[in-house]
Amino acid sequence: MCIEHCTGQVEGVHSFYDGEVSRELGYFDPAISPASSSTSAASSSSSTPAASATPAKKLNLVNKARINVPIALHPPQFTAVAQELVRIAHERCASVPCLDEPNTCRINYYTNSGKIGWHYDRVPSLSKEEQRTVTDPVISMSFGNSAEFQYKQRMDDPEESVILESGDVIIFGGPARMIYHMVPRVIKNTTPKGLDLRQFGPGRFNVGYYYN
Ligand SMILES: O=C(O)CCC(=O)C(=O)O
Ligand SMILES: [Fe+2]
Repeated sequence: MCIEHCTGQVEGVHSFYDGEVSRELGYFDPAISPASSSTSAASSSSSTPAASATPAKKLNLVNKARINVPIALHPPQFTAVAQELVRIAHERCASVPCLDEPNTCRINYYTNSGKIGWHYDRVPSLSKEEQRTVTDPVISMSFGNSAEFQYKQRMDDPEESVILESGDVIIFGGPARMIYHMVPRVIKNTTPKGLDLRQFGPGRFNVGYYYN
């Protein structure tokens, strides 16, 4: 089942992974390329012998991948953790609404040269005016190499910057829900020892949960 072959829903992002989600495990599986999928469009390169022996990762901007994972295919333990994190965020900052489990998950994979430009996380079903009224939090988890995350409330504000390390979670809700943010760089060789992401190649995963 191919989840996404399209251009960005988020301003400044036009990089998508032509990948699939495994129904069994519910995770992002770069080992399954469209060329090996029975549901993908016929590919003129499918006769290449190497393609079937070693399915290639396909990152359409070379250095970044993105997939929206139907929440039903997503490990429930993760969504439960996201809900618990929202509860903690609400305790510390009452303007972040305390909600049930999020209903949308997006995974980004960045190679070491991957990045994402300034944008805010729109709710696809809402108009431009309505976006500004949203307060439901975004829960954003980082795994693998560290990355710089920059953010600001308004486009003409000076940016703030934080280094997100593997295992860090950033939650923005309430009045911060529509902050502008970007990831200008991944910091290579910073994946913690013992976290084996070699099957994906060196880089960083970002798992984002939304109430959309
Ligand atoms: O990778 C990150 O930390 C942020 C990703 C992001 O902003 C997005 O997917 O909209
Ligand atoms: Fe974002």
